[in-house]
Amino acid sequence: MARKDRPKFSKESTRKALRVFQFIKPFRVPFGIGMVVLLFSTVAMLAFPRILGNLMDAVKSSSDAEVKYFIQLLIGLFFVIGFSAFLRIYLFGIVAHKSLALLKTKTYQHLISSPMSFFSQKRVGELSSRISADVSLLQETFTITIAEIIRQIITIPVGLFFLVYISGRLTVFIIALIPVIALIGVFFGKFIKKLSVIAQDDITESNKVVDETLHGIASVKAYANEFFEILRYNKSIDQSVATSIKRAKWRGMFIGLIMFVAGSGLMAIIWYGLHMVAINELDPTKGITIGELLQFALYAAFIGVSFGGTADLFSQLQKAIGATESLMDILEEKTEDIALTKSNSIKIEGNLSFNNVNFSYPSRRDIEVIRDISFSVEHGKQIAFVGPSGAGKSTIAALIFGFYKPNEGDITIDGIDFNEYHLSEIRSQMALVPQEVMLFGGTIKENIEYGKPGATDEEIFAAAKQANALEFIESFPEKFETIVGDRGIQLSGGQKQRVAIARAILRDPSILVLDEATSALDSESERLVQEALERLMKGRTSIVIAHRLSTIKNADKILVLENGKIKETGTHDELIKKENGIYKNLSNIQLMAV
Ligand SMILES: Nc1ncnc2c1ncn2[C@@H]1O[C@H](COP(=O)(O)OP(=O)(O)OP(=O)(O)O)[C@@H](O)[C@H]1O
Repeated sequence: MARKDRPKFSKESTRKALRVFQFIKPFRVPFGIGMVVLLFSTVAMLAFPRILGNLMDAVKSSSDAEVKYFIQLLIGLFFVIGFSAFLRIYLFGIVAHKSLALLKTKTYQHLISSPMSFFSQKRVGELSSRISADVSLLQETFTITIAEIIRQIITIPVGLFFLVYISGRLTVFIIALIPVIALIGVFFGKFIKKLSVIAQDDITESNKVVDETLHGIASVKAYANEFFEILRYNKSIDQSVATSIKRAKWRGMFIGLIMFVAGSGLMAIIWYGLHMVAINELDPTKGITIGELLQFALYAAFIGVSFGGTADLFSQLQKAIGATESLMDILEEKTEDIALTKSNSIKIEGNLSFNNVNFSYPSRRDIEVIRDISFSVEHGKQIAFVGPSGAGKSTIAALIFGFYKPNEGDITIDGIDFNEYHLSEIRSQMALVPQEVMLFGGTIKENIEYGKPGATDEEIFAAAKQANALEFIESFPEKFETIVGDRGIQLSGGQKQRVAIARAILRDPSILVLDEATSALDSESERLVQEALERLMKGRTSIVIAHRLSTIKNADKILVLENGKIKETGTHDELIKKENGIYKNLSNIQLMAV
């Protein structure tokens, strides 16, 4: 979310952020036990000044038995404190890691099930940083911040109670300090809070640069834009450093000032307290003992430290609320209806028709890219779309897959409205051979298997063979197990296409969409790909988005698109005869180019 759009930390945003607790719910038992342990250790900690003070008085009255008793009690107390610290850290660790893992998986599941319209409006870098940076911020909150806040919520009132109990008069000193400290807190807190939000956004911004440029590294290098990107990254890092330093300065001033005010307050208390101790020594019914003064000073210090940490903790909490809110925003987006299992309960024939379809992309509602398009293609037939760049050919492919919904008109498959089908079910009977084949970093086998997860080795072998891919796969020493992509072998354009064709063959779809590659292959490669494609198209409804007219001469129907409208329809032979026709012109241009 851009900085300017970020809402203030309103009740609404906090309420939204609190929804993160739904992820803790499954781990409420260890969370509950952790809380009880936390309460217990806080109370144990609060008992420490009391016992220490009593020890001091026992030393003063030279009572050896009492001294021994209090020392043993203190050792026992620290055992309890130590053990509960272990238990609390361990239990909160379990809760934090497990609940955040759940949050991560849920967010990822949500992201990947989001419709294409969602992705066309978001940057990939920003989305992946949501899952990494925002979630790790929450980790700290769950493991440390929440526990600390609870500890302070107990320490402050219980400590105050002891203060009043020991000496009401000395407590007045402390109470006088509270408004001073609170004022400092409010003043500094506001700046620190604001800077924390900006710092978080800056981190997201610089992560985005890394993500985007590493994803598109080839473009960066091809344009020799390394320095441009380095500058862009440096700029975003500089900005983030500047904000963080500014934040550190304000935090430092705040903490320093509080320490000074609280420390001098404590000194004033001790000075006045010693005066009361002197009175007590003259008349034991008046004033306080030295042990009680020690107790008082320690409780006052406890409360002071708690107050001192409050601003920090709350700014931490604010950051966490910001991060949670962004995550919850993602979880609130509508997802597509994705089924876990691809059931082939229905088998479609593949009769496809568009009826008066109008469409504009959600991000650019005012521009209609598909205008009143109607066509139909019967089972097993081949239809081809041609037209200038930007005419809307790929958009038609996107509509066939249901990536977007038409604004008007309808799309039917076997005479049934597209929306009547379950999205995953209908997509499971379609296949796409895209323009730019994207292979996943894995083996060739895994890449082919992507068309039908769980396919047998025989099926994969047969698909590769039909796709004319067997020969080059077998030429690699590791054959089907050859790693491709990032950390493996890089396949040529024609080889990649054949892997994609094998993937589609394995899927055995009823409807096939071929987005023809724009870059021409050498003639041998071209022949192998074309042959594999013809095999793939046989017996299926095929929609070819053609860039080279030579490949669609045999199509049953060719639709010529221009500006989102169908301008000409017919077979190659019919269209080529049309004087001044768009197809004829395109054909002449391509012939001239050859
Ligand atoms: N995700 C998107 N959001 C907004 N507009 C888009 C999006 N994708 C494409 N467009 C626009 O829709 C129009 C049609 O684009 P489309 O990709 O369908 O054309 P095409 O005929 O396939 O072009 P090419 O032959 O160059 O691939 C173009 O004006 C394009 O700018």
